[in-house]
Amino acid sequence: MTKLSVNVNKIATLRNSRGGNVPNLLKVAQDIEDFGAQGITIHPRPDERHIKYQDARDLKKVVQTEYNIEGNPIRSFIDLVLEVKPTQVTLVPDAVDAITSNAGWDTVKHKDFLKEVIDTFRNNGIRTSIFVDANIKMIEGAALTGADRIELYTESYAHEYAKGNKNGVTPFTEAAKVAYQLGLGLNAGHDLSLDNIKYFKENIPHLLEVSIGHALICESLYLGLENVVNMYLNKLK
Ligand SMILES: CC(=O)[C@@H](O)[C@H](O)COP(=O)(O)O
Ligand SMILES: NCC(=O)COP(=O)(O)O
Repeated sequence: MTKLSVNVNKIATLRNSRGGNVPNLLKVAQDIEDFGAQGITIHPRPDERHIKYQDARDLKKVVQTEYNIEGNPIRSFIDLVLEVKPTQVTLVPDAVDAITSNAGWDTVKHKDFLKEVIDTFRNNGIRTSIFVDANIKMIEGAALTGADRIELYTESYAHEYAKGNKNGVTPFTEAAKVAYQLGLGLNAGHDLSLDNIKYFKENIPHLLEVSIGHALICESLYLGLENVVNMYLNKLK
């Protein structure tokens, strides 16, 4: 079964735009779980442009399904995750000023650093995942860090699919097979949408979790949040 983890960054973006607490991030997250989602994902960035560090602490008290915190493992992020102890932490090599995540880790170049960070989180009972491109060498490198899972960075798949090129899924199918052979659990995310998720799911073996935020929230503006969550769940069956 592939779990749907809804990234609620953009709920926080909307809330922050007026400085108050509308929409109420905690209530939206609880409602998303009530609608059937099997996880909540956040990505607290150093500038706190959307999710604030306090949101990460507050969500821990209300999330009943799987709680996934994504981010670049700078000291403050590591300390936050160790304090909150989510179900899963996903390490993402984002530059501080990146408009969004735009690359996977070079797990060969950063092997020692990643292994040290992974060990820290695993020793605290937190499942670990590394954000990587669908690149076999990077997946092999991720396995050497001791990570529990990888998250395939799916922007290139989404981009090609939008152009009508379904062959963009091929590297991801191959990557999924290698990850399974190496004993790595498989997650995926970034730019997945109602348009492209079903084809992705049909071509990716052993897919445990997809984390989806931007498209899902945008689609909900027209179709409603409960309806969209269930549309994704139906496409992931
Ligand atoms: C790692 C990943 O793909 C998501 O966390 C994405 O970065 C969402 O971040 P923004 O909502 O800031 O675009
Ligand atoms: N890890 C991907 C994620 O959490 C959401 O990415 P997106 O759907 O907002 O592009």
